[in-house]
Amino acid sequence: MTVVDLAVIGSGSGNSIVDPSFDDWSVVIADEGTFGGTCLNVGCIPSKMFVYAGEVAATIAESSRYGVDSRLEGVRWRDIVTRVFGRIDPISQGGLEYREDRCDNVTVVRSHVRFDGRTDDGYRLVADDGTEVVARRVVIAAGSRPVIPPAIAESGVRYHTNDDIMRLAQFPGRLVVVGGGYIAAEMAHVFGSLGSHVTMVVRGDHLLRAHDSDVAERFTEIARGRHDVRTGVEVSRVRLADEGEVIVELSDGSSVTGDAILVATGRQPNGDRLALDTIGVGLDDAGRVECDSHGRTAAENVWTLGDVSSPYQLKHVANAEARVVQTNLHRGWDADDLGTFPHDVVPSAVFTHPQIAAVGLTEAQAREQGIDITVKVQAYGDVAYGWAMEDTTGLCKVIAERGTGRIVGCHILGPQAPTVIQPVIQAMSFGLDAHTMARGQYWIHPAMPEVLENALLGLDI
Ligand SMILES: Cc1cc2nc3c(=O)[nH]c(=O)nc-3n(C[C@H](O)[C@H](O)[C@H](O)COP(=O)(O)OP(=O)(O)OC[C@H]3O[C@@H](n4cnc5c(N)ncnc54)[C@H](O)[C@@H]3O)c2cc1C
Ligand SMILES: NC(=O)c1ccc[n+]([C@@H]2O[C@H](COP(=O)([O-])OP(=O)(O)OC[C@H]3O[C@@H](n4cnc5c(N)ncnc54)[C@H](O)[C@@H]3O)[C@@H](O)[C@H]2O)c1
Repeated sequence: MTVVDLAVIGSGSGNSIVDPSFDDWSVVIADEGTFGGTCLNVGCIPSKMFVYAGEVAATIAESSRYGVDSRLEGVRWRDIVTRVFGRIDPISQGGLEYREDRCDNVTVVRSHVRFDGRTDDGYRLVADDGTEVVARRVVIAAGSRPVIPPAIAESGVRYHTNDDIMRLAQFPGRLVVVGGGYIAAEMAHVFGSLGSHVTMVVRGDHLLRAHDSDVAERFTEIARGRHDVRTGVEVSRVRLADEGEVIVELSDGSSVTGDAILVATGRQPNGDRLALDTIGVGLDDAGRVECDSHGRTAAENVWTLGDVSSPYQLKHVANAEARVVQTNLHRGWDADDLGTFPHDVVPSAVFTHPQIAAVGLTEAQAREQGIDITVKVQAYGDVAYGWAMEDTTGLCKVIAERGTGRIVGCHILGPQAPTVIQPVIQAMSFGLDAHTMARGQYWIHPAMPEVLENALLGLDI
């Protein structure tokens, strides 16, 4: 049996660990799917390329209010798909060829692997293609997969997820989106802007329920103006009609007819498919691989990172965790100076229309924690750039601790939100209080971040 120094399960953020500092380690990288993982192939990158196309279409649709008349003459779906994957697929292929052809110390296993106990030399890994290897150290970076509600999974009717919705052969005239989170919000924008009639089927009262309630409520209101948004309902049955259309029956007795269904109801970590019980590693209640803040599992020299174990299913978090595990692999399992996952200030953005960005606590969370807070919601339309755009929906909400001015959260909905929020991420990361942040620097006039400056100045510290 081949013994290697390191096996990495998953070629997403896990692949980035193996840099030249590992040149004298023998390494196996296993991936059963497309090389490069979710973000590159079926996640962040292609979805944002589609979002960009959607933004272009939305800009045309909204142009006449600025005195610029334009008409969307057509959407060449096949060309959009070809543009996106014509650029992405070679990157995945190039990454695989680099590992296979130019990294002498790396072997790629293109198959599903799982643990099979341990030997004196390390952990036995067996792959579906027959490969068996013993690894002295293992990094579990196996990611997550879409959750499919049973009523849809068991219907026998074809449905789509992020894995294939961006490669549809035919553009759906009517798309039914099940779920109200990140993927649902982004893909409803894409398909809606490009011309689909989108129906969103949402279990809760609002879209983006995990967000601050001001943002979730405002976004739901905006989405209702663009799509058919059905809240407080679940899918009870899906069936195929004669013409190839799908009929989605809902818990309130109503139904929706579509040409395609996108299921976006969360993602489940892949740890349940690794036979972790054979090495004594457990999963928590959410199905995540259990680990400590350094990425160590219960099995010595088995580390983990990213969607498979992290409380955050975000690429920048998976990458940050990969950097920590990379450092820790070199320092050693019992080192006193192990790196720690940076989970204190984790921002995120939803690339929908309008864009949304968040960092820190929601107002409800801050109140639950008993923090004495001051809150300011600043309208985009009340600062110069937002006013120039005649923006009527954008908001920037800052939450700070009264007395100290410590910023505990920020929630933005509006144009450029993921960019506008970045100074708050910096302030929270480096401990800058709200007043110093607002008055200790210039804010370019009349740029969009003035909305943030005004929100900070409006706090009653
Ligand atoms: C549609 C979509 C859009 C997104 N957009 C954003 C965004 O804009 N910004 C952001 O921050 N995040 C975004 N995310 C989340 C982001 O993609 C993930 O958080 C990130 O890719 C997780 O990286 P990872 O390395 O943990 O897992 P992955 O990249 O999923 O890598 C895991 C790999 O492991 C392989 N694998 C799993 N089990 C096994 C096994 N047993 N044997 C062999 N191989 C195995 C899989 O095939 C996969 O390639 C998005 C996700 C989706 C689905
Ligand atoms: N821009 C980004 O950073 C970005 C974009 C896409 C995805 N992601 C990541 O990927 C993860 C997965 O995305 P997602 O949109 O699938 O999940 P999500 O957790 O954002 O949203 C899931 C939605 O599905 C609903 N839901 C769950 N079970 C349901 C059921 N049985 N029936 C009906 N609705 C149900 C939830 O209430 C929620 O609205 C996100 O949480 C996020 O971390 C990030």
